[in-house]
Amino acid sequence: MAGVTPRILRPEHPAPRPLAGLAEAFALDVEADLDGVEVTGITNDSSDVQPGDLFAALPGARRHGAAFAADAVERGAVAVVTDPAGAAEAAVDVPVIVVDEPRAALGEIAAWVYRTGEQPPKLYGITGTNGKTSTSFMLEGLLADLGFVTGLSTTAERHVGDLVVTSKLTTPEASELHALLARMREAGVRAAVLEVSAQAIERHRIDGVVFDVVAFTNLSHDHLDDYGSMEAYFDVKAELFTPDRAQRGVVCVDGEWGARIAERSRIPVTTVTSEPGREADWHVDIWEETPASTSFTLTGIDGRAIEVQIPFIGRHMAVDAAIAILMLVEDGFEIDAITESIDRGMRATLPGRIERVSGDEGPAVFVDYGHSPDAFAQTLEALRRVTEGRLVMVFGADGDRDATKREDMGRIAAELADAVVVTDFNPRSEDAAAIRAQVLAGARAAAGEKPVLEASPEEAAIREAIALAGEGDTVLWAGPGDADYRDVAGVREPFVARDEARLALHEAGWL
Ligand SMILES: CC(=O)N[C@H]1[C@@H](OP(=O)(O)OP(=O)(O)OC[C@H]2O[C@@H](n3ccc(=O)[nH]c3=O)[C@H](O)[C@@H]2O)O[C@H](CO)[C@@H](O)[C@@H]1O[C@H](C)C(=O)N[C@@H](C)C(=O)N[C@H](CCC(=O)O)C(=O)O
Ligand SMILES: Nc1ncnc2c1ncn2[C@@H]1O[C@H](COP(=O)(O)OP(=O)(O)OP(=O)(O)O)[C@@H](O)[C@H]1O
Repeated sequence: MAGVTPRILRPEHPAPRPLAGLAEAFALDVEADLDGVEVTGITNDSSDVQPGDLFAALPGARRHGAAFAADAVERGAVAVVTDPAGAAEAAVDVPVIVVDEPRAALGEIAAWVYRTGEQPPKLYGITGTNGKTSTSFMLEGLLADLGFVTGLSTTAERHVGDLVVTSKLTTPEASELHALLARMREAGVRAAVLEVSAQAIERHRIDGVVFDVVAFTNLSHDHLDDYGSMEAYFDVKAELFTPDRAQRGVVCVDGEWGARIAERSRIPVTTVTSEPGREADWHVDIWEETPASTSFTLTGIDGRAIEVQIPFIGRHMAVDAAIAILMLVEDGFEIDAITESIDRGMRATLPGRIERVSGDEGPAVFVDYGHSPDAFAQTLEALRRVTEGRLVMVFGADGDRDATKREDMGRIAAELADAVVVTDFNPRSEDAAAIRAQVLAGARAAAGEKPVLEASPEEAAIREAIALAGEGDTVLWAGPGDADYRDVAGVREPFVARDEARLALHEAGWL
């Protein structure tokens, strides 16, 4: 794929393991001769193969990985693990290990290859429709401040101590995840925060990992192309709250789904809410919102209280921060130590999450990663509370992803902003104009007298939005967040919304 290719992090000094030991450890009935074969890594992606790897040829929606087995061997794979169909297809002269469901076995095998079960770091996992990345960054910031060498895996970035790379998937495939954990061990990482998507739980990407603490942020309309219904989507998320996956949990019970997660959970959980009058173990009471910060008190039903100021805007960000704090409380950290860390000022920066890109003059311009109706609502409501003038929103809906949310995204934007500019956002294989038409239908039905504009490409849209705004107004560009590419017709071309917005502000004389 042209354009931006994220780097995969692996251990720099992997210790070889005899493959015969794998067969023994998993009681595999292997026909091939494994004597003398040693593996140093594992991957399910032929383009990522390193010499000494075990190549996992997985059946996929589009093709069977076995079609790439010969390529993997050419790149240095010393053996292949696959299913019976893959074994029949893979024409290779290295040992082939056959298992019924290689994807379901990948996590445990990768944990064996990289020995990630031995002395793992503290592991924190965060799931939910929105807020996973934000909560993960805030938790990592707190852990770093508490003296830990930290690791992080999110949609935006992966961190191993000070090393930062961009991400491909939100939660990596199991082979990549265990390679990352092994790299973290080499770097002395003692606490790692991992964002856990529903796709990751369902597709065995977090197999072989048991979290110390997991958290649930919220559930709202998204990914119905994958799950068909909110109930099915919920069922997948709930699986994280079981003893095979985690020891303890923190659940935000704002909205209807959190209470159901807490009820269904098979591990001990603590609950938190920002809704007055709702029952929970902890309450978030916001007492100040400014264009640069949000202040709140986090109060437990046992009387414990923590005063918090975060350098981010909005109730949703306060909730994310509260979840991060409570994950530490659940893990046994002293409230005093956490409070001292918060008082020193939260170290986290959130790439592309309600990130201000404008200067002191002219409209305040923010880029945001929101790409679902609820994310739009939360961010628009937060910005409304700190905006004196008008609120202009520019956004699009992504292609090859849940099309049923598009009209709703248009409707929410038109209801909560004063003017909207509908544009493109990663159309992928779809026709960008057809996606815009669906979004516009929702926006126009709800807009009344408010302006609803259409502009393509994004460069034109942000300029239209800035032209509509002046001193005291706010422009929100939702969708791209911190992404460094846009996907048009399956090709990732370099594109950074933050840079484009700054250029547009400069051209308009504001920067
Ligand atoms: C629906 C889904 O999750 N699909 C993932 C899945 O695809 P698939 O099983 O259909 O695989 P495939 O493309 O048919 O390929 C079959 C096998 O051949 C291998 N292959 C393929 C090509 C090649 O050159 N060499 C090679 O070895 C592939 O690595 C794969 O193992 O396995 C692929 C290989 O790892 C992933 O790239 C792909 O993610 C796609 C790109 C994707 O967009 N996933 C999204 C929906 C996703 O997972 N999103 C969540 C976040 C959602 C959120 O909260 O916003 C995430 O965690 O990222
Ligand atoms: N607690 C929250 N509730 C609702 N919306 C939120 C919350 N936190 C963040 N958001 C919105 O969702 C957007 C995405 O936030 P973030 O990247 O933290 O979520 P995510 O769950 O990691 O998303 P993704 O899975 O798509 O990577 C933000 O830019 C913001 O608009």
